[in-house]
Amino acid sequence: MYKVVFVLGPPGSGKGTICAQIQENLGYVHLSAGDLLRAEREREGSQFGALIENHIRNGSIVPVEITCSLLEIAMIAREDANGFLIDGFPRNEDNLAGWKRQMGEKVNEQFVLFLSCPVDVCIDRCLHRGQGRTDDNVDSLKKRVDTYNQSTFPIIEHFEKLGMVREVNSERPVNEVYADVVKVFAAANQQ
Ligand SMILES: Nc1ncnc2c1ncn2[C@@H]1O[C@H](COP(=O)(O)OP(=O)(O)OP(=O)(O)O)[C@@H](O)[C@H]1O
Ligand SMILES: O=c1ccn([C@@H]2O[C@H](COP(=O)(O)O)[C@@H](O)[C@H]2O)c(=O)[nH]1
Ligand SMILES: [Mg+2]
Repeated sequence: MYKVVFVLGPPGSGKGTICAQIQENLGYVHLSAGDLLRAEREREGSQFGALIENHIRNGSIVPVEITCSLLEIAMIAREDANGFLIDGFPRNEDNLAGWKRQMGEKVNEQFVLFLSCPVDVCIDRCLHRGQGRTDDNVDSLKKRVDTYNQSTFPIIEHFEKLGMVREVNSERPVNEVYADVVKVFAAANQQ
């Protein structure tokens, strides 16, 4: 069984930043669904490149069969991992249902790390991220935030009802956020 922590929060809430630090210090392998989709978009011969780019620019959500397969392939490649941080997935009901179908019997879902941060702060961070992402512009960001509010936040609420959500306020400096995140992992791994 793969041990999995889902990491969710609005665009720019710091998911990638915090996951990189957990990977470095706690031995979990960081798998960003967005990064995997961007890599697939760039892969020569991919039949999904245009479809993925269209969804990314529009802040809409790629069909789960594509994303989930990329995640599973990445997990199989790192079967030695202590656990996986699945960053930015599941984002909607289609994602959740597809994940359960494909991975339900193969994973142990430890908890959901929810990085909460006001949307205006998140947008400002994305606009200054400087990574040249095709969706870090005002138009795409409006759509990404709408998708987050309409489709992803209800998934966090779903996990909340199951008692699985650990919320950390990520509006604060990275070192403060990370210190609280480490406490969450320590508590979860003591159980
Ligand atoms: N706590 C923080 N305080 C200030 N800036 C931060 C903080 N966390 C992350 N950042 C910066 O904000 C930007 C977005 O961070 P990051 O890429 O980690 O967010 P994300 O949640 O993965 O975003 P996305 O959902 O768009 O992939 C980056 O430039 C990062 O350096
Ligand atoms: O599970 C996923 C994850 C991402 N997407 C698409 O990618 C972009 C960027 O995602 P980030 O997490 O911000 O890197 C997102 O807006 C979606 O269009 C997806 O479809 N499914
Ligand atoms: Mg990210």
